[in-house]
Amino acid sequence: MYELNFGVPMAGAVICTLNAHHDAAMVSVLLKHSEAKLVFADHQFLTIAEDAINLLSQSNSKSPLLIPIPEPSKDYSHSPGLNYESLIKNGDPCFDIKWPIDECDPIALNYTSGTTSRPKGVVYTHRGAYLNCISSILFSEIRTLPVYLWTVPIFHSNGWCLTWGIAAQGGLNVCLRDFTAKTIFEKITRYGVTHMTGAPTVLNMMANCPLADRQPLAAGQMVCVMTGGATPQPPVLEKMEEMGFKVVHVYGLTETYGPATVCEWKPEWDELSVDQQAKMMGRQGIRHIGTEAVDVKDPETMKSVPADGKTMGEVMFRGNTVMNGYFKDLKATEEVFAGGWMRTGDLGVRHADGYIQVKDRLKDIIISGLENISTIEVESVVYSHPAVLEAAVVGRPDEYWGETPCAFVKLKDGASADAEEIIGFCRARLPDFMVPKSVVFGELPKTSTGKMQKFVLRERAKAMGSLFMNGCGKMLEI
Ligand SMILES: Nc1ncnc2c1ncn2[C@@H]1O[C@H](COP(=O)(O)OP(=O)(O)OP(=O)(O)O)[C@@H](O)[C@H]1O
Repeated sequence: MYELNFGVPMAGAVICTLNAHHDAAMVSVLLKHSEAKLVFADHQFLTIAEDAINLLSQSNSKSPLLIPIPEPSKDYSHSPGLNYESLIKNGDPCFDIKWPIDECDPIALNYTSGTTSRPKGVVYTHRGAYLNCISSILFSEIRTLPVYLWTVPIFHSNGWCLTWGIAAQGGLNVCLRDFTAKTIFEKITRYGVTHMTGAPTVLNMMANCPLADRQPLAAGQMVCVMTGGATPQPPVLEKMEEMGFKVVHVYGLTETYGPATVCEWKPEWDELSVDQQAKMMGRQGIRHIGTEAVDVKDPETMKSVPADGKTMGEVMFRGNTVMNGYFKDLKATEEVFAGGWMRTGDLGVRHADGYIQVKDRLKDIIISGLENISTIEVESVVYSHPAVLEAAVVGRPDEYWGETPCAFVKLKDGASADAEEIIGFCRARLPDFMVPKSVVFGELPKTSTGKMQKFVLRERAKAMGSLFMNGCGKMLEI
């Protein structure tokens, strides 16, 4: 997939990398929507690709040509039919690169993670990809000859545009098939990794990995970890720094070519307590050099909200590193660009120092009585309980309040805590209306890009029904 990020655009085509966790039905929908003509499928996903193409032909759609990517250890030189290696071997070494005619020609079609709705096809231009790639190299301080560990999938916004960035700096790519904290630590030591990217769930996995599976960084080894895709929890940031990693927090969307803001470290934060530093770093930050503008606006009036750290508005972007639009979806494109800015669907605030902070997704915010509750704020408190490994908070429909916060929690291995304890812990740290009124323990559903599937949890909370109240609206049972 890494090589194809170069080969496909150089052949004058558009690359569309699909999520390796999709099933055949979803792959066939996306093949049809993208109008792909050629499909390269890694040997691990060959069956899914074949099934998807079969589904396409059953629906009378034109089938793309399938080119398997063989297992590296196997000798495929005598096997019949075209495969990726034979295609490369028999290719024309004098082929002239087909450069884009216009820098705003498309280079890639990337589908969103599908966290809130069906994946949308986002069109990237050569110009936007170039700008975001250069910006990412700068803000994550990727100097020449980096050793880069891939934990962010390359199918996600072309690996946040770092597929091209690592090559630009002559880097070595370390890829993973076995995705465990143990393997991550092993690769970091074995290859002398200097940079990596990872969703907060990956950092969480590393921070909570058993000591026996963890390898300390070599003397003098500095690993810069770019994290984003969801809000990183302050305790996790703290732990990563404690283990010697330098964390760079970034925020963006598929629609912004991956990272669009970065939480740049300020020298005055050196004086703060570790806990306060992690809180500062948990904010989404300021635009990077490739982003023309980021703002938090009232979505109705399009006026910027005051920089008071309290007034919520919608985070919006504009500039060359914002997508061209959604492929074959003019209506959604017009909606997302209404008012001349790209609306993210994220609610945030502006702080006095110019940094923005995301408080929630519009679709996730809980409305309880007359109060808006940021699920991210409640989650950060639940996360700070020593027994909690992961937490997600959603609104549970309620006859009296409209909704009440309901926390879904996964505990650390060997740790114990009951609902009462979690609720008591939150009560000591949050205003009453924000305290979860119910707690459910178990595994938490996530997307393959590491985001909590809150729509699944909302369904579960809905199925639980309303809490019982007495006449004054007090909860009678938990
Ligand atoms: N650093 C971050 N902090 C908080 N949230 C983040 C951060 N980075 C990304 N996000 C969240 O991820 C979203 C972008 O995700 P992505 O483009 O992968 O698709 P998706 O929005 O999850 O999927 P879909 O649009 O299909 O529902 C942002 O709008 C934001 O809600």
